[in-house]
Amino acid sequence: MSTPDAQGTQPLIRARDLVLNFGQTQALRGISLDVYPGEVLAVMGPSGSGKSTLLHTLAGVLVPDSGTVRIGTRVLGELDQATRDDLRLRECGFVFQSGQLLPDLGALDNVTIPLLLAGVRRREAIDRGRAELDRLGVGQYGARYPAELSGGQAQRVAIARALVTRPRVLFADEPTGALDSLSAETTMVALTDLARADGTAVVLVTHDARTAAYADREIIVRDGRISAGIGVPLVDENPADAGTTAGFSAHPGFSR
Ligand SMILES: Nc1ncnc2c1ncn2[C@@H]1O[C@H](COP(=O)(O)OP(=O)(O)OP(=O)(O)O)[C@@H](O)[C@H]1O
Repeated sequence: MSTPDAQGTQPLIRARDLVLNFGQTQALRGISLDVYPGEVLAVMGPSGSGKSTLLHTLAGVLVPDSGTVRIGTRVLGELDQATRDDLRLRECGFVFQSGQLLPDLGALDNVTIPLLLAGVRRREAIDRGRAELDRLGVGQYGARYPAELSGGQAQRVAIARALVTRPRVLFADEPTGALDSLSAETTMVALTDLARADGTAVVLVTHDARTAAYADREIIVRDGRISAGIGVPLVDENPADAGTTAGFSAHPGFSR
């Protein structure tokens, strides 16, 4: 059963009872959550608590030992590897801490790659790539190589590359981890404004409370479980349908 929100919208990501072990290490111990279109969910928690494992499981990069992930109407566990890879290419964008731009290509060429991989013709890919760089405020740097960009500029190029295909879901792992606080702020404003405008669901792993403050909701992961959440309830309160739920309260520090 899916769980529409108050406006009747269905979740874009729907995870239930995710369990994943690396040998003896229980990285995920039963995590359930929903993320809605245009919503930004921050995942926080101590080092080693399972945040990146959760992100990779939601993205279908890791396959859980049990539990399900649904993106839109598709259950990842029911897809073969090639179909899962294709879904990831077409419907998911990724932003990492740093260094993910291809160093031998200019900024614009970096942004056009996902379009070309998706079969978009070169001329159109270039036009769309330029427009996306403009949208991120880095249109003037299209010809520069990554090494010629500041950390914040490079990260906005990386976000342009992640959003240029208009993914339904954006996964961001410490996207501000290598940035000074001003660049981090600019980056988060761009990322969250554009994701909301596009109706993209965002899962954002971060250690930084200031970065998490740009999210609509936060969860804290500890020892592979959701130990706390801030915002609206994560899943249906129906116990037959819900996995780990936590006590939720209004966000105390959300001040934008
Ligand atoms: N490929 C792997 N093989 C074995 N154990 C792993 C692997 N990846 C993660 N783990 C373990 O799973 C647990 C969760 O790791 P994960 O990387 O998800 O944590 P995290 O919360 O993202 O940590 P950090 O904040 O330090 O990045 C840790 O105990 C980690 O050592």
